[in-house]
Amino acid sequence: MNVDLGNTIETTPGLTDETLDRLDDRVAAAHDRIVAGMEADEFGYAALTLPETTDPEAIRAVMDQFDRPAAVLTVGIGGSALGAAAISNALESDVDAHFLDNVDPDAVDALLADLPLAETVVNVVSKSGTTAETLANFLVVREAMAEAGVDWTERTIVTTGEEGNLRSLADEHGLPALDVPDGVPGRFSALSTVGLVVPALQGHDIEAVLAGGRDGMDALAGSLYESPAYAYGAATYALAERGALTNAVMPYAESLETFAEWFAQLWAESLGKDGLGQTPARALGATDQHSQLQLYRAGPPDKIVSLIRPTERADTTIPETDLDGLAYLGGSSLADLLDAEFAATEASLAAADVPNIRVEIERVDERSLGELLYGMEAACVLYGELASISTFTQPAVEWGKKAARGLLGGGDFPEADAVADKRELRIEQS
Ligand SMILES: O=P(O)(O)OC[C@H]1O[C@](O)(CO)[C@@H](O)[C@@H]1O
Repeated sequence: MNVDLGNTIETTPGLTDETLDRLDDRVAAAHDRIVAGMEADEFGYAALTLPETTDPEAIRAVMDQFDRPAAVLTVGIGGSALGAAAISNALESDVDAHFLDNVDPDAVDALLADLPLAETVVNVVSKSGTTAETLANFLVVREAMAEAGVDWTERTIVTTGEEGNLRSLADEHGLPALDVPDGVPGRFSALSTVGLVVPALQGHDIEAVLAGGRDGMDALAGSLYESPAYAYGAATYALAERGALTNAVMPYAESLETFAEWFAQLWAESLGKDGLGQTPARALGATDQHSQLQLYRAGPPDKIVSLIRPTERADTTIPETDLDGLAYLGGSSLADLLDAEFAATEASLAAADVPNIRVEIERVDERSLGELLYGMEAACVLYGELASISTFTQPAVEWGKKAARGLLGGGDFPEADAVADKRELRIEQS
């Protein structure tokens, strides 16, 4: 992972080489703190040692209990789905991967109706084992399998914490089960059992993903000028301090679209605390040049744009044409066009004084994905250190969970009463 900060200094008043140098002193101190947390296996920091602590053999031992499936259905939400989806959706496989990470009945029914349940492995993932959406979806999937005459206990893997509903279910039915690593918040668990079961079942090289993570670990250093991950974390923090409270993440590769979703949870749930944080906005290059760019260039000056691309990619030639005004495209290639769009967008943002950071990986493969995921996790941890944010918790999500549970009779929660107190101001279509 390479990071170019050139268009942050030039575009942001008050962010000079000198301020970056001063910030680098704080990066050195933050790095020491991070390394200490990693060495002590501290909650949260333990995520940054996963490339070394995750045992791919343990994952393979569970995979080997299944014939190569036609499809993998992951039932999990947030960090229990997005890491696996970011890796799986970036790579090709003849084993389909589906993610049930919402409880929309239309979508759930449509997916289950299409899935070859007898050739599907169900991968149920929940660190807490208590997440309503995941457990509800699993009960629905289990019933659908039973109705299809499929023995769900023969086709289900569980990945969960030491205790909880899923752990008891796995023990009761003797299901193959993997542990969610201790001390690792869900959104930081892509390089663990949580993120690697699906890629392993799809035949991907999970050892290479972990090797990419180790490349990221080796690249951590006490200076942002030596560590691309810290350069990204320090620059996004410094820009947030100067008003860039939205981070539009714009990969120029369709295969990285789900990576942007994964990044959104990491950045939002880790840094959104105490009135601080930077709002991740998911975009896709070149597509969103034709939808969002107007705002990025000419809207409120409160954004940074993260432009992400692989430097090597497959290619398709654009046929020669004599159509008026199109000759310049003929004989060129889609990759050339996409790279021209990337460079042009980068320059157009700089010309409008919109800070933007270039993030490059070699190609979209297992190793580069491992490095990119690790790099962004380390960047997030560093940002949290610089901003004195408690990066590894997410207390604000509990209110809504209690309210929903109370509304469904799952307990007595004052939050549920507050739902009933909603002030009505309805404007109805006459
Ligand atoms: O893995 P679990 O415990 O089901 O949680 C799923 C997701 O829900 C959250 O707790 C937020 O509600 C995330 O932090 C987590 O990734």
